[in-house]
Amino acid sequence: MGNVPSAVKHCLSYQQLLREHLWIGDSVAGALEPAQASVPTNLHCFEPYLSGFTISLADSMAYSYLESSRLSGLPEYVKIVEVGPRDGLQNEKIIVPTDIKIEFINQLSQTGLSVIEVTSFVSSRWVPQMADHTEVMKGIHQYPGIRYPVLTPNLQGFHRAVAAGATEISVFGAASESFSKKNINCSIEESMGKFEEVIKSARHMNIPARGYVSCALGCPYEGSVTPQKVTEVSKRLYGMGCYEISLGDTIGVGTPGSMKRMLESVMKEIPPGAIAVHCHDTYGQALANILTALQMGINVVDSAVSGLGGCPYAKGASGNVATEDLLYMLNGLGLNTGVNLYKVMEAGDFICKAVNKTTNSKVAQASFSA
Ligand SMILES: CC(C)(COP(=O)([O-])OP(=O)([O-])OC[C@H]1O[C@@H](n2cnc3c(N)ncnc32)[C@H](O)[C@@H]1OP(=O)([O-])[O-])[C@@H](O)C(=O)NCCC(=O)NCCSC(=O)C[C@@](C)(O)CC(=O)[O-]
Repeated sequence: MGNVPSAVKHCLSYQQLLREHLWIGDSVAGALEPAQASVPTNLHCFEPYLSGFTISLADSMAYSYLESSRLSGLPEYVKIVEVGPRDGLQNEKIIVPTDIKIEFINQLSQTGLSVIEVTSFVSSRWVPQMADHTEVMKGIHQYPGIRYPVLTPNLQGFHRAVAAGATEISVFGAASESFSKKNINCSIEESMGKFEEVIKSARHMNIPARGYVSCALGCPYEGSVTPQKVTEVSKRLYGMGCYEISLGDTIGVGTPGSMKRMLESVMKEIPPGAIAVHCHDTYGQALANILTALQMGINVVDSAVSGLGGCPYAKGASGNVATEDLLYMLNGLGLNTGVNLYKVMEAGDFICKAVNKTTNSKVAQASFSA
């Protein structure tokens, strides 16, 4: 390799990594049309390894190795709930133009993701970034097999969402009284009444409802939040009929220790198959927290492309765990997601350029600078 230019050497050194972490996996390769399987323009150095998406003997051996080296207790399949278009863009300083949001969501629909949270039917006075919810909902191409949930805090939001064509909704509560008041202008008890109305109406229309519980590992106004309080709110939402409860580390203060304690408590009341984790990465703990949750039997993880995101009513909240970084870890663990990391990086590159910011994804940073 003595005469090989250093850039080429650098690319070649990725060969092993590609097999272990970046390779998209046969399930996605098989599902993608050839036109969809193009390589992002900025990722030319990976091109030789991607051509044709055929799996060589070496690749199969790499898979066998991954199978045998898989950590114990992990699920085989992890469902990723992409929240970038909603959680990601609700906290941007600039209001992203509607056509950019639509293009972003359409690009995400080409990645193999099965759930993409697209917008919120909340008050535009409270969150102006989501004021175009109806146009976004009506403007996106809804692909068969992909679900496009939206946030609805009350009946008014629910009716508007349904009128715009939403077929899945999420209510969003909190385990902290102060956060509930700041975020949705009512107490936890009052919020439960509103959510019950929404979920009842949704059930009548055969619309699945998901429930968020914010501040599951800490509150920006009250500090620590007990696992018992998280469990109590989660149990109520689950009892109302939410098919899945997403436990939000809203300000990213959790650690694997607090995640474990909180999940142990919630899992006494709710089966692991109905629990998701939603980790922000303020203190750099998100992937460790997610791995802890996976080892405890959770197999649904929320994330946002490029690590976009944060709640406008949670002071100090930083972005969500980046979908690219999550995928890199899951691929390295040999877990199936059905999602094409390259395509996700491409969508991340698109939205970062559109909002004029640098990606928060370490994987995208490393890959694009390679
Ligand atoms: C919940 C409300 C609406 C209550 O807001 P409110 O002011 O208490 O509502 P109200 O019922 O008193 O009505 C006041 C006005 O708001 C209107 N209104 C009432 N409801 C709606 C609606 N659905 N859509 C549009 N407009 C609405 C209503 O029509 C009325 O308009 P006016 O008569 O004055 O012209 C408000 O507090 C709000 O919009 N909050 C949104 C907060 C939000 O979106 N936060 C970010 C999402 S949560 C999050 O990011 C955390 C999460 C999920 O990612 C997980 C995690 O990380 O932890």
